[in-house]
Amino acid sequence: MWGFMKEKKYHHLVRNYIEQKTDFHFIKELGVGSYGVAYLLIHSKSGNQYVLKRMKTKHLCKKRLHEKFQQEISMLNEISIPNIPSVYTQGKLQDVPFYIMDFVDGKTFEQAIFKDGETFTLAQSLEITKQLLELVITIHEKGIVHRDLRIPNILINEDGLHIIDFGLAAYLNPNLKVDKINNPKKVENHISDLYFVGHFLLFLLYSNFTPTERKERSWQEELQLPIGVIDYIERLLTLRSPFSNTKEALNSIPTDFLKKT
Ligand SMILES: Nc1ncnc2c1ncn2[C@@H]1O[C@H](COP(=O)(O)OP(=O)(O)OP(=O)(O)O)[C@@H](O)[C@H]1O
Repeated sequence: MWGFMKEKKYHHLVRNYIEQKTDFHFIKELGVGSYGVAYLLIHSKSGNQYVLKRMKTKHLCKKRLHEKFQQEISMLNEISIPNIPSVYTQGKLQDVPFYIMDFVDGKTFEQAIFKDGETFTLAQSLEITKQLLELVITIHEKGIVHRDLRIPNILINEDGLHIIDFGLAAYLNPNLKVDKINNPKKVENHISDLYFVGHFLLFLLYSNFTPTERKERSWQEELQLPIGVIDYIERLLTLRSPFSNTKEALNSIPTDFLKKT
């Protein structure tokens, strides 16, 4: 109860701060995550939209989370490419750290699939995965692994794909052995992002799937994919020999099934 009141009070403080002390106007709250809260702002002069992300007040006394929050800002600054939000400014408001970044005006794949009911063919799914891997390669080249490439964190608009939420990202650890991975989701190398890309691809493919029987089967049985595509996804998911790096994953996309443009 006290925590809820504290958050509510802080929410008003942020609103007032934005309206009275910055060049932005407050538009709305975008969402509350486990570590932070995101607000949509508009810059009064340019009319451009931005996102203010701040730490939740209940985490204020956790030193480790302050470091993670600071690391998230540093990583966004280090990546600095058009399809990843740039940090506009950062600060603290009553000891609560926040930063303001570009707003990605696009649709998440979660919205596309589950809200709008969009479907993706095999060719389209592989084409989108190819574009995602190209973006992921750029991030890995900067020494960073995202570790949370889920459908709510990948957006699409007329400029292509965008990745948000570097809250779980880590610096790549070059000393990890590819063949000794226990938890592919958390590992601090390319394996983690490729594992999530494998799941992302399965979400795209399942958008086109209509169950014909009650019994749930494995994705390999349900999706009826060509063997080359099954092999490819199994390698992404580390169910068989994982890719040595992200470029190898990109070059191994089964091109026979890619959309002809
Ligand atoms: N730069 C951005 N552009 C557009 N939308 C954004 C941006 N950053 C965050 N959002 C949106 O704001 C909401 C909250 O994002 P945030 O990253 O704070 O938390 P979360 O992803 O919900 O939770 P968690 O990080 O704990 O998994 C999400 O709906 C996300 O899509």
